[in-house]
Amino acid sequence: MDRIAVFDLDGTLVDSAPDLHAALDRLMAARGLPGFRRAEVVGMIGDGAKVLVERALAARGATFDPAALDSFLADYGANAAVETAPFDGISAALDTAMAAGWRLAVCTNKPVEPAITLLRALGLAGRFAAIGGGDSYPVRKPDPAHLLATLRDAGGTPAGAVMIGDHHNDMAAAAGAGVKPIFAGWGYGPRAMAGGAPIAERPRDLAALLAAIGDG
Ligand SMILES: O=C(O)COP(=O)(O)O
Ligand SMILES: [Mg+2]
Repeated sequence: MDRIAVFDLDGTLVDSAPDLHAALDRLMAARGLPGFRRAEVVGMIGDGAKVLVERALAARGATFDPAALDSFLADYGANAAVETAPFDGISAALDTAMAAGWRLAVCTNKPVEPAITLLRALGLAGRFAAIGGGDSYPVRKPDPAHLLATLRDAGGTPAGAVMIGDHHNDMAAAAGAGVKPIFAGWGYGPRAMAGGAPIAERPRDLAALLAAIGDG
């Protein structure tokens, strides 16, 4: 069977919190509002840029306006790969999966433009058959249609697919799409978000979990 491994981006492939945090703090500073601790920002990541900005403004008692999102995206888009790097072992884990016959794709709630910019800057973009961003389709994770559309664009099917992610949204999208889940234990989500999914503690654990699923 055609096998395809779909990866979440923020908190799964890349440790992007430092650059999201920096751009968010610059937005807050421009509005005379205090910035955040890293853990606060990590807790706000997972539902895309608009919800991140909404949560940040709400945390300071400010109301959301579209100009805030525009200026955040302009700043972040230009500074997405300053401190952001793949998690240790990710590049090797992707190579191992490809060598074992897995095609790769990305399904992220991050808007597709900064997602592609970031993956290109890190030299990872070429490995993915499709990159489905948070604004690529009418819906985004946890809606399974986001994952299904990404799979279709990558030329895959749910039966041959695995979704690897660090957030409840990833696990919920996988469950709804009939795709087997793997929880990224190194990411931003608390382990309770795994639900019943197998947990990969480190990227190098993916090879064995993918092999077990691929044989099953
Ligand atoms: O940008 C976000 O909030 C989440 O992005 P992710 O879906 O790649 O984790
Ligand atoms: Mg994530």
